[in-house]
Amino acid sequence: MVTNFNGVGVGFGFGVGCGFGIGWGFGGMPLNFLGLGAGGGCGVGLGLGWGFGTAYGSQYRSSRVTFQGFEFSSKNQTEVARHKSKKDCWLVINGRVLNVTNFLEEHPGGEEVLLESAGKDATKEFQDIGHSRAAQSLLVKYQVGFLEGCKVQDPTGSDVEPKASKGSARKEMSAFVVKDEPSVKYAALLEFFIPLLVAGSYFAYRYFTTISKIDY
Ligand code: HEM
Repeated sequence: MVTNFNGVGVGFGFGVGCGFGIGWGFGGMPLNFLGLGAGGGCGVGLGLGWGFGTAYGSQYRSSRVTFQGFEFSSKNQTEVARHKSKKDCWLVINGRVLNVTNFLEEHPGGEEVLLESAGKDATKEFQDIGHSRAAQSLLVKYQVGFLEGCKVQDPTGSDVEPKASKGSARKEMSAFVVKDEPSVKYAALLEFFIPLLVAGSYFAYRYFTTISKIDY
């Protein structure tokens, strides 16, 4: 998937004296790498220029999403996500697609918590509560399918072949479920700080080279 972006950018390139520079830069919010950056800025003698300006560019991003280590293509990802209302509420727990519409009112934890995760992956929320073994066994009762290419776990936590499930629960489904990967957040943080670091380093370099040129 190619996405276009534009936004504040830091551009580096060749310019003549003090003037306009054009070159590869960082830009866009969230910041993307290697956009074409254009901006007015200071040249340093030799014509090497930098500047803050607007960066425009296109970036290829993988359109695949990851769920528990499994990747799904962007096609038909919304099968589970379509069922997110009180009258039709599905969610995913440990790779199982559950239709909990009839369980909403019975849920001891209230229907609100289920509705908040409707159409999404609720594995983390389910585990955080520390549900009893009985609650985990109930998952099978509400299972209407499993996620494409995903192994599901039995209530003891061991992997089982989903195809061994009975009836409609054998249906393989796609879902738009993006796992909260800490590495993704880390990368986004890096994307944000790298341009700042580069700009900071340049200022520091300029500062120290100017100081060293002052004749005491
Ligand atoms: C988004 C997912 C879920 C959340 C956030 C959630 C939250 C909760 C909360 C807050 C309680 C009350 C705990 C207490 O009384 O101390 C609870 C209890 C319970 N939930 Fe859920 N729940 C979720 C999904 C499910 C599902 C899918 C099932 C079964 C199909 C289920 C079955 C139960 C049962 C049986 C209890 C009674 C306590 C127990 O046996 O652990 N829950 N849940």
